[in-house]
Amino acid sequence: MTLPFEEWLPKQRWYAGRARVLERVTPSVVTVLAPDLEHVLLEAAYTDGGTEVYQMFVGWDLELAEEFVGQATIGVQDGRTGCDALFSEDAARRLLAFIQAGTVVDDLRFVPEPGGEFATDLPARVIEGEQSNSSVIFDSQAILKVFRRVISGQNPDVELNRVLARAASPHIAPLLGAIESVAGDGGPTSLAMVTAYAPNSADGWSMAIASVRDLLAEADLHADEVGGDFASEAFRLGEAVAEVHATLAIELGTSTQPAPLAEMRQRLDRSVAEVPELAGVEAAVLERLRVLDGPVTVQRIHGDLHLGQVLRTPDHWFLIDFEGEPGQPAQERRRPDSPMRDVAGMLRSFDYAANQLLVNEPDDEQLAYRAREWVQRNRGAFCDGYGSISGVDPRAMPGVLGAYELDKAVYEAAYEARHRPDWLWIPLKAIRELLDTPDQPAA
Ligand SMILES: Nc1ncnc2c1ncn2[C@@H]1O[C@H](COP(=O)(O)OP(=O)(O)O)[C@@H](O)[C@H]1O
Ligand SMILES: O=P(O)(O)O[C@H]1O[C@H](CO)[C@@H](O[C@H]2O[C@H](CO)[C@@H](O)[C@H](O)[C@H]2O)[C@H](O)[C@H]1O
Repeated sequence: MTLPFEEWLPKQRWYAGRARVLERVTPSVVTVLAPDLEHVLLEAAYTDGGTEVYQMFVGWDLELAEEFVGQATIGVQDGRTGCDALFSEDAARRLLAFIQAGTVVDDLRFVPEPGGEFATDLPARVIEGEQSNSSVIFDSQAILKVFRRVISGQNPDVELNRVLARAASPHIAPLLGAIESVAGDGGPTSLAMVTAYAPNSADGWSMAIASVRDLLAEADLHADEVGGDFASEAFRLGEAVAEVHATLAIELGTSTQPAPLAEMRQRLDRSVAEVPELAGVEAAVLERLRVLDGPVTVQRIHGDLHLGQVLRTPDHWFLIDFEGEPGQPAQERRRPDSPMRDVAGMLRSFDYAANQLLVNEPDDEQLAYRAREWVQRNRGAFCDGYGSISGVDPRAMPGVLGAYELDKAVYEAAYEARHRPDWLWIPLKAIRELLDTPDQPAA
Protein backbone atom coordinates (compact mmCIF):
# COMPACT_ATOMS: atom_id res chain seq x y z
CA MET A 1 0.00 0.00 0.00
CA THR A 2 1.55 3.30 -1.06
CA LEU A 3 -1.06 5.84 0.06
CA PRO A 4 0.53 9.00 1.60
CA PHE A 5 -0.35 8.17 5.22
CA GLU A 6 2.60 10.22 6.50
CA GLU A 7 0.90 13.39 5.27
CA TRP A 8 -2.66 12.37 6.06
CA LEU A 9 -2.33 10.91 9.56
CA PRO A 10 -0.95 13.99 11.38
CA LYS A 11 -3.89 16.04 10.08
CA GLN A 12 -6.43 13.85 11.82
CA ARG A 13 -7.95 15.16 15.02
CA TRP A 14 -7.41 11.81 16.76
CA TYR A 15 -3.69 11.70 15.96
CA ALA A 16 -1.91 11.66 19.33
CA GLY A 17 1.67 12.24 18.16
CA ARG A 18 1.61 16.03 17.82
CA ALA A 19 4.25 16.60 20.48
CA ARG A 20 6.62 14.12 18.75
CA VAL A 21 8.42 14.04 15.42
CA LEU A 22 6.92 11.46 13.09
CA GLU A 23 9.51 9.48 11.14
CA ARG A 24 7.38 7.12 9.06
CA VAL A 25 3.97 5.47 8.85
CA THR A 26 3.84 1.83 7.73
CA PRO A 27 0.64 -0.03 6.86
CA SER A 28 1.70 -3.06 8.90
CA VAL A 29 -1.37 -5.32 8.51
CA VAL A 30 -3.92 -5.07 5.70
CA THR A 31 -7.07 -7.22 5.82
CA VAL A 32 -9.17 -7.22 2.67
CA LEU A 33 -12.86 -7.15 3.58
CA ALA A 34 -14.16 -6.52 0.05
CA PRO A 35 -12.55 -5.45 -3.24
CA ASP A 36 -13.15 -1.81 -2.27
CA LEU A 37 -12.80 -2.04 1.54
CA GLU A 38 -9.78 -2.92 3.67
CA HIS A 39 -8.91 -2.79 7.35
CA VAL A 40 -5.45 -1.32 7.88
CA LEU A 41 -3.21 -1.15 10.93
CA LEU A 42 -0.83 1.78 10.62
CA GLU A 43 2.40 1.73 12.58
CA ALA A 44 3.56 5.27 13.33
CA ALA A 45 7.28 5.43 14.21
CA TYR A 46 8.68 8.52 15.94
CA THR A 47 12.22 9.88 15.95
CA ASP A 48 12.33 9.30 19.73
CA GLY A 49 12.25 5.56 18.99
CA GLY A 50 8.63 5.06 20.11
CA THR A 51 5.82 3.62 17.99
CA GLU A 52 2.03 3.73 18.05
CA VAL A 53 -0.52 1.67 16.16
CA TYR A 54 -3.54 3.36 14.60
CA GLN A 55 -6.32 1.69 12.68
CA MET A 56 -8.56 2.67 9.84
CA PHE A 57 -10.86 1.25 7.24
CA VAL A 58 -9.61 2.24 3.80
CA GLY A 59 -12.21 2.47 1.03
CA TRP A 60 -11.39 2.62 -2.67
CA ASP A 61 -13.27 4.87 -5.09
CA LEU A 62 -16.15 5.21 -2.61
CA GLU A 63 -18.82 7.84 -2.94
CA LEU A 64 -18.44 10.53 -0.26
CA ALA A 65 -20.69 13.41 0.71
CA GLU A 66 -19.22 16.62 -0.75
CA GLU A 67 -18.41 18.08 2.67
CA PHE A 68 -16.23 15.06 3.64
CA VAL A 69 -14.16 14.72 0.48
CA GLY A 70 -11.26 16.92 1.65
CA GLN A 71 -10.98 15.38 5.10
CA ALA A 72 -11.53 11.74 4.12
CA THR A 73 -9.43 11.47 0.97
CA ILE A 74 -5.98 9.99 1.57
CA GLY A 75 -4.57 9.81 -1.97
CA VAL A 76 -4.40 7.84 -5.18
CA GLN A 77 -2.84 4.42 -5.73
CA ASP A 78 -2.89 2.49 -9.02
CA GLY A 79 -5.54 4.83 -10.41
CA ARG A 80 -7.91 4.33 -7.45
CA THR A 81 -8.65 6.93 -4.78
CA GLY A 82 -8.25 5.73 -1.20
CA CYS A 83 -10.32 7.30 1.60
CA ASP A 84 -11.19 6.90 5.28
CA ALA A 85 -14.16 4.60 4.74
CA LEU A 86 -16.02 5.66 7.90
CA PHE A 87 -17.01 8.80 5.98
CA SER A 88 -18.81 6.66 3.40
CA GLU A 89 -22.38 5.81 4.35
CA ASP A 90 -22.28 2.64 2.27
CA ALA A 91 -19.02 1.38 3.84
CA ALA A 92 -20.20 2.20 7.38
CA ARG A 93 -23.39 0.23 6.78
CA ARG A 94 -21.37 -2.71 5.49
CA LEU A 95 -19.30 -2.73 8.69
CA LEU A 96 -22.51 -2.88 10.70
CA ALA A 97 -23.75 -5.73 8.49
CA PHE A 98 -20.48 -7.64 9.09
CA ILE A 99 -21.06 -7.31 12.83
CA GLN A 100 -24.63 -8.52 12.52
CA ALA A 101 -23.48 -11.51 10.43
CA GLY A 102 -20.57 -12.42 12.72
CA THR A 103 -18.15 -12.22 9.79
CA VAL A 104 -14.58 -13.47 10.30
CA VAL A 105 -11.79 -12.46 7.91
CA ASP A 106 -8.27 -13.58 8.77
CA ASP A 107 -7.58 -12.22 12.30
CA LEU A 108 -10.53 -9.82 12.25
CA ARG A 109 -13.73 -10.85 14.01
CA PHE A 110 -17.01 -9.00 13.79
CA VAL A 111 -18.90 -10.11 16.89
CA PRO A 112 -22.64 -9.58 17.42
CA GLU A 113 -23.77 -9.38 21.03
CA PRO A 114 -26.34 -12.11 21.85
CA GLY A 115 -29.81 -10.57 21.55
CA GLY A 116 -28.45 -7.33 20.06
CA GLU A 117 -30.71 -6.42 17.16
CA PHE A 118 -30.23 -3.59 14.70
CA ALA A 119 -31.03 -2.69 11.13
CA THR A 120 -28.11 -2.25 8.74
CA ASP A 121 -29.68 0.00 6.11
CA LEU A 122 -30.14 3.18 8.13
CA PRO A 123 -28.76 6.63 7.28
CA ALA A 124 -25.19 6.78 8.63
CA ARG A 125 -23.14 9.81 9.59
CA VAL A 126 -19.72 10.33 11.16
CA ILE A 127 -19.73 12.52 14.31
CA GLU A 128 -17.51 15.56 14.05
CA GLY A 129 -15.41 16.90 16.84
CA GLU A 130 -14.27 13.79 18.69
CA GLN A 131 -10.77 13.86 20.08
CA SER A 132 -9.56 10.30 20.26
CA ASN A 133 -11.89 7.99 18.37
CA SER A 134 -14.29 8.12 15.45
CA SER A 135 -17.97 7.29 15.70
CA VAL A 136 -20.69 6.79 13.14
CA ILE A 137 -24.32 7.27 14.11
CA PHE A 138 -26.87 5.10 12.34
CA ASP A 139 -30.04 7.17 12.42
CA SER A 140 -31.26 7.15 16.00
CA GLN A 141 -30.59 3.45 16.46
CA ALA A 142 -26.93 2.59 16.87
CA ILE A 143 -23.53 4.21 17.23
CA LEU A 144 -20.33 2.55 16.02
CA LYS A 145 -17.18 3.74 17.78
CA VAL A 146 -13.85 2.86 16.20
CA PHE A 147 -10.91 3.14 18.60
CA ARG A 148 -8.26 4.94 16.60
CA ARG A 149 -5.23 4.01 18.66
CA VAL A 150 -5.00 0.27 18.97
CA ILE A 151 -3.92 -0.86 22.41
CA SER A 152 -3.34 -4.60 22.91
CA GLY A 153 -5.98 -6.39 24.89
CA GLN A 154 -9.60 -5.89 25.65
CA ASN A 155 -10.68 -2.25 25.79
CA PRO A 156 -12.52 -1.60 29.07
CA ASP A 157 -15.19 0.28 27.12
CA VAL A 158 -16.23 -2.96 25.43
CA GLU A 159 -15.62 -5.12 28.46
CA LEU A 160 -17.58 -3.06 30.99
CA ASN A 161 -20.40 -2.18 28.61
CA ARG A 162 -20.78 -5.92 27.96
CA VAL A 163 -20.85 -6.78 31.66
CA LEU A 164 -23.31 -3.99 32.46
CA ALA A 165 -25.55 -4.75 29.46
CA ARG A 166 -25.72 -8.43 30.38
CA ALA A 167 -26.62 -7.41 33.94
CA ALA A 168 -29.44 -5.27 32.44
CA SER A 169 -28.08 -2.03 33.91
CA PRO A 170 -30.43 0.83 33.00
CA HIS A 171 -27.50 3.25 33.08
CA ILE A 172 -25.56 2.35 29.94
CA ALA A 173 -26.27 2.24 26.23
CA PRO A 174 -26.61 -1.52 25.59
CA LEU A 175 -23.74 -3.11 23.67
CA LEU A 176 -24.85 -4.54 20.32
CA GLY A 177 -21.58 -5.86 18.99
CA ALA A 178 -17.84 -5.35 18.59
CA ILE A 179 -14.94 -5.74 16.20
CA GLU A 180 -11.79 -7.38 17.49
CA SER A 181 -8.49 -8.77 16.31
CA VAL A 182 -7.31 -12.18 17.45
CA ALA A 183 -3.78 -11.78 16.11
CA GLY A 184 -1.12 -13.03 18.53
CA ASP A 185 -1.77 -15.24 21.52
CA GLY A 186 -2.57 -12.63 24.13
CA GLY A 187 -6.37 -12.78 23.68
CA PRO A 188 -8.54 -10.50 21.57
CA THR A 189 -7.72 -6.83 21.03
CA SER A 190 -10.75 -4.52 20.83
CA LEU A 191 -10.98 -2.44 17.67
CA ALA A 192 -14.52 -1.06 17.72
CA MET A 193 -17.88 -1.38 19.40
CA VAL A 194 -21.47 -0.69 18.51
CA THR A 195 -24.00 0.33 21.13
CA ALA A 196 -27.62 1.38 21.05
CA TYR A 197 -27.95 5.09 20.32
CA ALA A 198 -29.73 7.14 22.97
CA PRO A 199 -31.99 9.51 21.05
CA ASN A 200 -33.18 12.79 22.57
CA SER A 201 -30.39 12.80 25.10
CA ALA A 202 -28.25 15.67 26.35
CA ASP A 203 -24.77 15.40 27.75
CA GLY A 204 -24.23 16.32 31.39
CA TRP A 205 -21.68 19.02 30.60
CA SER A 206 -24.10 21.01 28.38
CA MET A 207 -26.87 20.67 30.95
CA ALA A 208 -24.63 21.81 33.80
CA ILE A 209 -23.30 24.75 31.79
CA ALA A 210 -26.85 25.87 30.96
CA SER A 211 -27.75 25.69 34.64
CA VAL A 212 -24.70 27.73 35.73
CA ARG A 213 -25.42 30.31 33.03
CA ASP A 214 -29.00 30.70 34.32
CA LEU A 215 -27.74 31.25 37.85
CA LEU A 216 -25.10 33.78 36.89
CA ALA A 217 -27.65 35.72 34.84
CA GLU A 218 -29.90 36.14 37.90
CA ALA A 219 -28.09 38.49 40.25
CA ASP A 220 -30.80 38.33 42.94
CA LEU A 221 -31.69 34.65 43.03
CA HIS A 222 -29.98 31.70 44.68
CA ALA A 223 -29.12 28.37 43.09
CA ASP A 224 -32.27 26.73 44.43
CA GLU A 225 -34.50 29.52 43.11
CA VAL A 226 -33.51 29.77 39.45
CA GLY A 227 -35.31 27.87 36.72
CA GLY A 228 -32.30 25.88 35.57
CA ASP A 229 -31.45 24.41 38.96
CA PHE A 230 -29.41 21.21 38.38
CA ALA A 231 -29.56 19.72 41.88
CA SER A 232 -32.29 17.15 41.23
CA GLU A 233 -30.34 15.98 38.17
CA ALA A 234 -27.12 15.88 40.21
CA PHE A 235 -28.94 13.72 42.79
CA ARG A 236 -30.14 11.27 40.12
CA LEU A 237 -26.68 11.24 38.58
CA GLY A 238 -25.25 10.31 41.98
CA GLU A 239 -27.78 7.46 42.20
CA ALA A 240 -26.86 6.28 38.69
CA VAL A 241 -23.12 6.25 39.39
CA ALA A 242 -23.68 4.34 42.66
CA GLU A 243 -25.91 1.82 40.87
CA VAL A 244 -23.28 1.24 38.19
CA HIS A 245 -20.64 0.77 40.88
CA ALA A 246 -22.88 -1.71 42.70
CA THR A 247 -23.50 -3.71 39.51
CA LEU A 248 -19.79 -3.81 38.66
CA ALA A 249 -19.00 -4.93 42.20
CA ILE A 250 -21.54 -7.76 42.01
CA GLU A 251 -20.50 -8.89 38.54
CA LEU A 252 -16.72 -8.48 38.77
CA GLY A 253 -16.04 -8.50 42.49
CA THR A 254 -14.26 -6.31 45.02
CA SER A 255 -11.02 -6.78 46.90
CA THR A 256 -8.88 -5.05 49.46
CA GLN A 257 -5.61 -3.75 48.08
CA PRO A 258 -3.06 -1.04 48.69
CA ALA A 259 -4.34 2.29 47.37
CA PRO A 260 -2.65 3.52 44.16
CA LEU A 261 -0.52 5.94 46.15
CA ALA A 262 2.69 5.26 44.21
CA GLU A 263 0.93 6.14 40.92
CA MET A 264 -0.48 9.31 42.44
CA ARG A 265 2.99 10.35 43.61
CA GLN A 266 4.41 9.65 40.15
CA ARG A 267 1.66 11.68 38.55
CA LEU A 268 2.38 14.55 40.91
CA ASP A 269 6.08 14.34 40.02
CA ARG A 270 5.36 14.40 36.29
CA SER A 271 2.82 17.21 36.62
CA VAL A 272 5.19 19.38 38.68
CA ALA A 273 7.77 18.99 35.90
CA GLU A 274 5.20 20.25 33.38
CA VAL A 275 3.44 22.89 35.49
CA PRO A 276 5.86 25.03 37.51
CA GLU A 277 2.94 26.54 39.49
CA LEU A 278 2.52 23.17 41.22
CA ALA A 279 5.95 23.23 42.85
CA GLY A 280 4.73 25.44 45.71
CA VAL A 281 1.96 23.02 46.73
CA GLU A 282 3.77 19.75 46.08
CA ALA A 283 4.71 19.04 49.70
CA ALA A 284 1.21 19.83 50.98
CA VAL A 285 -0.41 17.61 48.33
CA LEU A 286 1.94 14.76 49.19
CA GLU A 287 1.01 15.13 52.84
CA ARG A 288 -2.71 14.87 51.99
CA LEU A 289 -2.16 11.82 49.78
CA ARG A 290 -0.69 9.97 52.76
CA VAL A 291 -4.22 9.22 53.93
CA LEU A 292 -4.15 6.52 51.25
CA ASP A 293 -1.12 4.82 52.79
CA GLY A 294 -2.96 1.58 53.49
CA PRO A 295 -5.48 -0.81 52.00
CA VAL A 296 -8.70 0.36 50.34
CA THR A 297 -11.65 -1.53 48.88
CA VAL A 298 -11.27 -1.60 45.13
CA GLN A 299 -13.38 -2.79 42.20
CA ARG A 300 -13.77 -2.07 38.49
CA ILE A 301 -14.90 1.52 37.97
CA HIS A 302 -15.40 3.95 35.08
CA GLY A 303 -11.97 5.50 35.62
CA ASP A 304 -12.39 8.81 33.78
CA LEU A 305 -15.77 10.04 34.90
CA HIS A 306 -16.79 13.63 34.28
CA LEU A 307 -19.88 15.49 33.07
CA GLY A 308 -18.88 14.97 29.43
CA GLN A 309 -19.11 11.21 29.96
CA VAL A 310 -22.76 11.09 31.01
CA LEU A 311 -25.89 11.41 28.93
CA ARG A 312 -29.30 12.34 30.24
CA THR A 313 -31.79 10.28 28.28
CA PRO A 314 -35.52 10.89 28.75
CA ASP A 315 -35.60 8.13 31.40
CA HIS A 316 -32.14 7.70 32.90
CA TRP A 317 -28.63 8.98 33.24
CA PHE A 318 -26.28 6.89 31.09
CA LEU A 319 -22.55 6.53 31.71
CA ILE A 320 -20.57 6.29 28.46
CA ASP A 321 -16.95 5.94 27.40
CA PHE A 322 -15.61 3.43 29.92
CA GLU A 323 -12.16 3.59 28.33
CA GLY A 324 -10.42 4.71 31.54
CA GLU A 325 -7.74 7.34 31.70
CA PRO A 326 -6.63 8.40 28.21
CA GLY A 327 -3.07 7.50 27.24
CA GLN A 328 -2.67 4.64 29.76
CA PRO A 329 -1.89 1.03 28.68
CA ALA A 330 -4.89 -1.38 28.72
CA GLN A 331 -3.66 -3.18 31.84
CA GLU A 332 -3.52 0.09 33.82
CA ARG A 333 -6.92 1.18 32.59
CA ARG A 334 -8.44 -2.08 33.75
CA ARG A 335 -6.89 -2.00 37.18
CA PRO A 336 -9.49 -1.96 39.98
CA ASP A 337 -9.55 1.24 42.00
CA SER A 338 -11.66 2.87 44.67
CA PRO A 339 -15.13 4.01 43.51
CA MET A 340 -14.07 7.31 45.09
CA ARG A 341 -11.99 7.96 41.96
CA ASP A 342 -15.21 8.23 39.92
CA VAL A 343 -16.99 10.26 42.60
CA ALA A 344 -14.03 12.64 42.77
CA GLY A 345 -13.99 12.93 38.94
CA MET A 346 -17.61 14.02 38.93
CA LEU A 347 -17.16 16.46 41.83
CA ARG A 348 -14.22 18.02 39.98
CA SER A 349 -16.46 18.36 36.96
CA PHE A 350 -19.04 20.38 38.92
CA ASP A 351 -16.21 22.72 39.88
CA TYR A 352 -15.18 23.02 36.23
CA ALA A 353 -18.72 23.65 35.02
CA ALA A 354 -19.16 26.56 37.41
CA ASN A 355 -15.71 28.05 36.95
CA GLN A 356 -15.28 27.81 33.21
CA LEU A 357 -17.98 30.47 32.81
CA LEU A 358 -15.71 32.79 34.78
CA VAL A 359 -12.71 32.36 32.49
CA ASN A 360 -13.18 35.91 31.21
CA GLU A 361 -14.21 37.36 34.58
CA PRO A 362 -11.54 36.02 36.94
CA ASP A 363 -11.73 38.99 39.33
CA ASP A 364 -15.50 39.29 39.70
CA GLU A 365 -16.01 38.38 43.38
CA GLN A 366 -19.79 38.27 43.12
CA LEU A 367 -19.74 35.82 40.22
CA ALA A 368 -17.12 33.71 41.98
CA TYR A 369 -19.38 33.58 45.05
CA ARG A 370 -22.37 32.46 42.96
CA ALA A 371 -20.24 29.84 41.21
CA ARG A 372 -19.15 28.42 44.58
CA GLU A 373 -22.79 28.29 45.61
CA TRP A 374 -23.65 26.24 42.50
CA VAL A 375 -20.76 23.87 43.12
CA GLN A 376 -21.67 23.31 46.78
CA ARG A 377 -25.32 22.68 45.98
CA ASN A 378 -24.60 20.19 43.22
CA ARG A 379 -21.74 18.40 44.98
CA GLY A 380 -24.07 17.95 47.93
CA ALA A 381 -26.93 16.67 45.77
CA PHE A 382 -24.65 14.24 43.91
CA CYS A 383 -23.24 12.84 47.17
CA ASP A 384 -26.76 12.57 48.64
CA GLY A 385 -27.86 10.59 45.57
CA TYR A 386 -24.74 8.40 45.66
CA GLY A 387 -25.10 7.72 49.38
CA SER A 388 -28.82 6.93 49.07
CA ILE A 389 -27.87 3.89 46.94
CA SER A 390 -24.47 2.87 48.31
CA GLY A 391 -25.37 3.45 51.95
CA VAL A 392 -22.23 5.55 52.50
CA ASP A 393 -22.13 9.25 51.78
CA PRO A 394 -18.77 9.97 50.12
CA ARG A 395 -18.47 13.10 52.29
CA ALA A 396 -18.16 10.82 55.32
CA MET A 397 -14.63 10.01 54.06
CA PRO A 398 -13.24 13.50 53.42
CA GLY A 399 -9.61 12.38 53.63
CA VAL A 400 -9.92 9.66 50.98
CA LEU A 401 -12.29 11.63 48.75
CA GLY A 402 -10.09 14.73 49.03
CA ALA A 403 -7.00 12.71 48.07
CA TYR A 404 -8.71 11.45 44.92
CA GLU A 405 -9.92 14.97 44.11
CA LEU A 406 -6.39 16.30 44.56
CA ASP A 407 -5.00 13.54 42.34
CA LYS A 408 -7.53 14.41 39.63
CA ALA A 409 -6.85 18.15 39.92
CA VAL A 410 -3.11 17.50 39.60
CA TYR A 411 -3.80 15.44 36.44
CA GLU A 412 -6.04 18.26 35.17
CA ALA A 413 -3.35 20.87 35.74
CA ALA A 414 -1.01 18.98 33.40
CA TYR A 415 -3.86 18.40 30.93
CA GLU A 416 -4.81 22.09 30.87
CA ALA A 417 -1.18 23.27 30.62
CA ARG A 418 -0.90 21.10 27.49
CA HIS A 419 -4.30 21.69 25.89
CA ARG A 420 -6.05 24.76 27.32
CA PRO A 421 -3.62 27.05 29.18
CA ASP A 422 -6.45 29.59 29.70
CA TRP A 423 -8.16 27.05 31.93
CA LEU A 424 -5.12 26.10 34.01
CA TRP A 425 -6.24 28.35 36.86
CA ILE A 426 -9.34 26.15 37.39
CA PRO A 427 -7.48 23.07 38.72
CA LEU A 428 -4.82 25.26 40.39
CA LYS A 429 -7.49 27.14 42.35
CA ALA A 430 -9.16 23.82 43.21
CA ILE A 431 -5.90 22.42 44.59
CA ARG A 432 -5.53 25.43 46.89
CA GLU A 433 -9.14 25.10 48.05
CA LEU A 434 -8.83 21.36 48.63
CA LEU A 435 -5.70 21.92 50.69
CA ASP A 436 -7.62 24.47 52.78
CA THR A 437 -10.48 22.02 53.42
CA PRO A 438 -10.28 19.86 56.57
CA ASP A 439 -9.61 16.20 55.78
CA GLN A 440 -11.45 14.92 58.85
CA PRO A 441 -15.26 14.71 59.17
CA ALA A 442 -16.67 17.68 61.09
CA ALA A 443 -17.09 16.77 64.79
N1 LIG B 1 -25.07 5.63 23.02
C1 LIG B 1 -25.02 6.93 22.68
N2 LIG B 1 -26.17 7.59 22.39
C2 LIG B 1 -26.13 8.90 22.02
N3 LIG B 1 -25.00 9.61 21.89
C3 LIG B 1 -23.84 8.99 22.18
C4 LIG B 1 -23.79 7.63 22.58
N4 LIG B 1 -22.50 7.27 22.79
C5 LIG B 1 -21.77 8.38 22.54
N5 LIG B 1 -22.58 9.41 22.17
C6 LIG B 1 -22.15 10.76 21.79
O1 LIG B 1 -20.89 10.65 21.14
C7 LIG B 1 -19.90 11.43 21.83
C8 LIG B 1 -18.58 10.69 21.84
O2 LIG B 1 -18.72 9.45 22.51
P1 LIG B 1 -17.58 8.84 23.44
O3 LIG B 1 -17.92 7.44 23.77
O4 LIG B 1 -17.34 9.75 24.61
O5 LIG B 1 -16.34 8.88 22.42
P2 LIG B 1 -14.81 9.29 22.65
O6 LIG B 1 -14.17 8.13 23.32
O7 LIG B 1 -14.28 9.52 21.28
O8 LIG B 1 -14.78 10.55 23.51
C9 LIG B 1 -20.46 11.65 23.24
O9 LIG B 1 -20.05 12.86 23.80
C10 LIG B 1 -21.96 11.64 23.01
O10 LIG B 1 -22.41 12.94 22.72
O1 LIG C 1 -13.12 13.01 27.76
P1 LIG C 1 -11.69 12.62 27.76
O2 LIG C 1 -11.51 11.19 28.12
O3 LIG C 1 -10.93 13.00 26.51
O4 LIG C 1 -11.04 13.44 29.00
C1 LIG C 1 -10.00 14.40 28.88
O5 LIG C 1 -10.51 15.63 28.40
C2 LIG C 1 -11.46 16.28 29.29
C3 LIG C 1 -11.82 17.62 28.65
O6 LIG C 1 -12.74 17.41 27.67
C4 LIG C 1 -10.84 16.53 30.66
O7 LIG C 1 -11.88 16.98 31.52
C5 LIG C 1 -11.68 18.20 32.21
O8 LIG C 1 -12.45 19.20 31.54
C6 LIG C 1 -13.85 18.94 31.53
C7 LIG C 1 -14.51 20.14 30.85
O9 LIG C 1 -14.10 20.24 29.53
C8 LIG C 1 -14.38 18.80 32.97
O10 LIG C 1 -15.77 18.46 32.93
C9 LIG C 1 -13.63 17.69 33.68
O11 LIG C 1 -14.06 17.61 35.02
C10 LIG C 1 -12.15 18.00 33.65
O12 LIG C 1 -11.41 16.92 34.23
C11 LIG C 1 -10.36 15.19 31.25
O13 LIG C 1 -9.73 15.47 32.49
C12 LIG C 1 -9.36 14.58 30.25
O14 LIG C 1 -8.96 13.30 30.74
